[in-house]
Amino acid sequence: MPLDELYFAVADVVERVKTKKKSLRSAVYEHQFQDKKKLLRLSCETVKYAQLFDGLLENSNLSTRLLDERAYEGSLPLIHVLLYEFLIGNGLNQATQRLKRPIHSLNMEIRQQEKALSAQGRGLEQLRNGFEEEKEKEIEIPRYARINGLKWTRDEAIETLREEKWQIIDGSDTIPFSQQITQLRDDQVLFDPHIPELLIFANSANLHAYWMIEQRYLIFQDKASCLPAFLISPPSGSHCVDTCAAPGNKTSHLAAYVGNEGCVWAFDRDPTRANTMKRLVKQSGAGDIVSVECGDFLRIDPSEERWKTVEFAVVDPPCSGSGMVKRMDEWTGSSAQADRLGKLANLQAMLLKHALKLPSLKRLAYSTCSIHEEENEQVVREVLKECSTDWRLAENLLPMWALRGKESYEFGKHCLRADPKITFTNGFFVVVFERIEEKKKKKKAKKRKIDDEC
Ligand SMILES: C[S@@+](CC[C@H](N)C(=O)[O-])C[C@H]1O[C@@H](n2cnc3c(N)ncnc32)[C@H](O)[C@@H]1O
Repeated sequence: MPLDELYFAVADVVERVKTKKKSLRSAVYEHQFQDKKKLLRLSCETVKYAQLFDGLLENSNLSTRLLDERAYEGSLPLIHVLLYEFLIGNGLNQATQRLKRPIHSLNMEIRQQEKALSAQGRGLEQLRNGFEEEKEKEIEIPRYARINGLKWTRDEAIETLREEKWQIIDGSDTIPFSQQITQLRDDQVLFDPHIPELLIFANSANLHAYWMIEQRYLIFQDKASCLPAFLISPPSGSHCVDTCAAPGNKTSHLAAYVGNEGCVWAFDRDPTRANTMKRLVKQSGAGDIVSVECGDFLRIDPSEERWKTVEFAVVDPPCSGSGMVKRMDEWTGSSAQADRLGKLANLQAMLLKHALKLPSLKRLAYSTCSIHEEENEQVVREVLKECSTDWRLAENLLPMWALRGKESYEFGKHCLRADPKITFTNGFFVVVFERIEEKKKKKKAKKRKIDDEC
């Protein structure tokens, strides 16, 4: 079976990534090509080595002949994927004649140009060495798994882990956390020093088919992503809203806090993602606590009777995802585009302001998995400017947390940031808004009046 269809699909994906329309993963998952694993792998590899192929095409004879080749339809991404297969991948033997012949006929020229690039330090070997060095410098984020409080208690989890011969390590104050996680053996489990329901396993531990994970007694969830629900810790029986909830990691965490007497309304406007969330939430034992609302949160009327009991909220809106480790951004440079960040920031601020209109709301966590100030401190500043009579940022969030918001903002110390090198998690940002009580509001107004009179 020729692989032409795969090569054309990769070319589509690379084209969409290059024109900044999509992240590589979304482009792959939205593509009709069935074998996503193959498509993802080859697309990643093609994008990764793009600078080599651009270097080859600096040779005008090569670029003219390849771009003029009818079978290639002038498509640079298609030429890139074919060059990848020819020089680095499995060869072009599984392509049809029309795709492989032009490249094979230029074999000598391609090899010569690659040699010329090598002489300039831009050849294949140098590129490979560069990737190896980067890999060595990469921080390995440990495997975090949250004890699902809806299925069992922390004590039951500990007891069962012990019975199953896991060695439980109780985190020491004398050994740095970084050392503890890197020394973790495959049969050991460490308790997270900040979030009591969070366990840490060695990356090399083979857990995917483990019953605790399969049956969602433990839920894989990065530590940073556990912060929003943990920081607002809604009490048992309370009512919450998760404005942008799918696939529902933070929703099921909220559900574990509020328990069977409570309720979480989980919004998502994407029907496919909302359905996935429904399934996962049910598997987590939160089916009766969570009400999945497929729709745009911005369209709800916060003053409607239905929302009068909501006291806690999480706003985890769409973001650039620039904090996520192992994205392709370092090769595609696609995340930090100013106009994209601007549009995201607008949506983020709108969602946040809308949620703050819920009349009985007490605490709200705003979070992104972005490292960009535009989506984080700038959004918070804009919202505080408009809502500061009723809302302020919670202070002293996790005093021991190593990384705070940008110091150039007066509220920077009230924000938590996460960074793989410092917090051993994905990059993340979170703040908690808390409602200013009436008494404090009056006091604040009085002080303002006195200041004005002075
Ligand atoms: C960052 S993801 C949420 C991840 C989720 N909180 C979790 O932890 O599993 C953002 C989600 O917001 C949804 N979304 C975007 N705009 C929305 C809106 N106006 N109303 C509701 N959901 C929205 C997207 O479909 C996407 O699933």
